[in-house]
Amino acid sequence: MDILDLRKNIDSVDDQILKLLVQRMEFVEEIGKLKRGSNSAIYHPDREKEIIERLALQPTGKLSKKAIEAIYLEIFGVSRNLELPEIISYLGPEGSFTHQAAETRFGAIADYVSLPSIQSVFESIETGRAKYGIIPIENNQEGMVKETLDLLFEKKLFIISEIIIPVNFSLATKENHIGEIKKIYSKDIAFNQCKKFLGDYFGNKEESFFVQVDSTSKAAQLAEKEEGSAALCSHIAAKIHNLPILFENIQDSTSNHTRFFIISKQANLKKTDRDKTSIAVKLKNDDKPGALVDLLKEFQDNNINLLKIESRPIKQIYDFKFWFYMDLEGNILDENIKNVIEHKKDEILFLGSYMNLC
Ligand SMILES: C=C(O[C@@H]1C=C(C(=O)O)C=C[C@H]1O)C(=O)O
Repeated sequence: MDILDLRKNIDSVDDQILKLLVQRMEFVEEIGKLKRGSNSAIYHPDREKEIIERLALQPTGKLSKKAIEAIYLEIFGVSRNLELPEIISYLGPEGSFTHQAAETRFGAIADYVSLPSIQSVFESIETGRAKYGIIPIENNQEGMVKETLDLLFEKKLFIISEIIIPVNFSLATKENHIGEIKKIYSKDIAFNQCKKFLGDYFGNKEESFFVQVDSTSKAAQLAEKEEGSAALCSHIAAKIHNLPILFENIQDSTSNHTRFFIISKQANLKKTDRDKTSIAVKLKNDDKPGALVDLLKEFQDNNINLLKIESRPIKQIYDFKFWFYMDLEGNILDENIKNVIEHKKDEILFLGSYMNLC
């Protein structure tokens, strides 16, 4: 078969795919009507995961699970947009890793709004200006993001899902050869995380060769405009600013991952077989010995596995009181977790149950 015949075959398959997609969207539209009628959430991450898992079990030929996921992610994005176009806010700027995390879940078609601070993302959800907000919660090298923890305690919003993405940097430039690069723009943290690559390829350069800017996205924007320059940035920043990637994954550590939360006004009340529940705990008798032990004992008695515990000061009062952020294994719909949260409702604030992706 020559290339023209092969393309004819592709055209015929595409016609069938499109017909099936139209059919799929008709069902989606019906679901959208039912959801709007009952005022329930459009986005069901658990259902989307279930679809991917189910499809990946079928004979998929050359398609890896990752490839299926990438294709379906866009289909889900289009579906949700059809059910009800919803605004997604994220910690910007455009091209940030939070933006990249948002796109890995909501696809390219969603209506995004980039906001300048974690607090403004929380506020956009509180006021209803956005339906879902994406904020970073933890990096496996740097630890937890304190501002996110404090706002989870302060604002009464829910975590409906987590997203974990590797922090990968690219060297992006319009130049075809490394020798043509006269300047690299990036942010301090990115320069620090790519020391080995920069040492190997640009070790002999003057300090002025490396130019610090406020964000890696800004770096990509500048490098796109200026001949002979490059940016160390995320691949989404390179994509947004139409900057070709010369080298990918140039960071020193391949184990650098960031965890993000999707927050919303409505809690996710669905169960899967590997869930996590986040809570905020403010102990009542914290002036007496054993207050925390009492709570942990209650977890033990109910066979609840504690996955994470982090303490934070309560900023509204002056006496150095603190609260705990905790991740528990299981779902609020599980009897044991429900019982403890119910029993300790004066001390525990439920933050959300969602699928454990760690
Ligand atoms: C169609 C639905 O709504 C959304 C879109 C989905 C899809 O395209 O399959 C799946 C889950 C939801 O996020 C649904 O809830 O089933």
